[in-house]
Amino acid sequence: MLTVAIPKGALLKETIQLLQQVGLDFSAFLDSSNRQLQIVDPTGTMKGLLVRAQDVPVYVEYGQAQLGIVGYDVLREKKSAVAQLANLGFGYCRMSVAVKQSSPYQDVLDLPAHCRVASKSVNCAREYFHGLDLPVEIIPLYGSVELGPITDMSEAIVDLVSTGKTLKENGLVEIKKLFDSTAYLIAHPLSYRLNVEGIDHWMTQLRGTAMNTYN
Ligand SMILES: Nc1ncnc2c1ncn2[C@@H]1O[C@H](COP(=O)(O)OP(=O)(O)OP(=O)(O)O)[C@@H](O)[C@H]1O
Ligand SMILES: O=P(O)(O)OC[C@H]1O[C@H](OP(=O)(O)OP(=O)(O)O)[C@H](O)[C@@H]1O
Repeated sequence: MLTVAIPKGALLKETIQLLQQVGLDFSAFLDSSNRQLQIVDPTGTMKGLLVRAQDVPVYVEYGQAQLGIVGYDVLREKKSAVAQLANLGFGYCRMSVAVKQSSPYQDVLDLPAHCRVASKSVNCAREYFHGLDLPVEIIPLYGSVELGPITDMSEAIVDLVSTGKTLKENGLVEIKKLFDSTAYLIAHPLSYRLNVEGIDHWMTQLRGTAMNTYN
């Protein structure tokens, strides 16, 4: 039986809806009183694992799940050895550099060398500033990244922006977009190449349904 890694958090609801549209019902994962992390859909077709978003590519790379749904930002950050089968189109956000509205930095090139940048996505942040040949100190955080500049711990942040509400309500402004992100369907490369248990069929179904729904 094929296994799909399903991300908790921001992408959960739309992931469950997409799977439901192709006949796979994992809606029990939406019930907060349910603590089961692994369920088989009622038709006995596929197993679902409920994992943290950053862990989706890990389960897929190690082959515990042959399929997974995850944000492109996570794929950029983790560089896991997984096959990117399709851009599913939902879960839009962007990875951006932001600073305090009141700061003198209107552009990333205004940031001083050796300044501090707080981020949950340390590899994306490091890569970007390295590309500019601007030496910065990356401060790794697990959340509430906007507090970096607010508390003067850092001059800037690299973080996901979706509606922009969090930046606005915390007096920060975006000065550079690094890349856009949406949810991707990923697969274990060898399983995909060998079309194990008809992975290709599910790829076609999921990609087609996502295209009709989100494009
Ligand atoms: N507004 C948003 N903010 C953050 N992530 C978003 C947003 N919209 C879509 N996403 C997608 O959802 C994923 C984050 O999901 P989640 O809500 O679980 O966040 P997280 O805080 O990074 O997770 P965790 O709680 O495991 O640390 C991102 O990788 C991104 O692809
Ligand atoms: O532009 P917006 O729509 O306001 O969304 C962006 C916010 O959402 C994410 O945080 P999340 O909710 O995952 O919480 P976190 O601070 O714990 O990472 C992200 O890190 C921003 O803080």
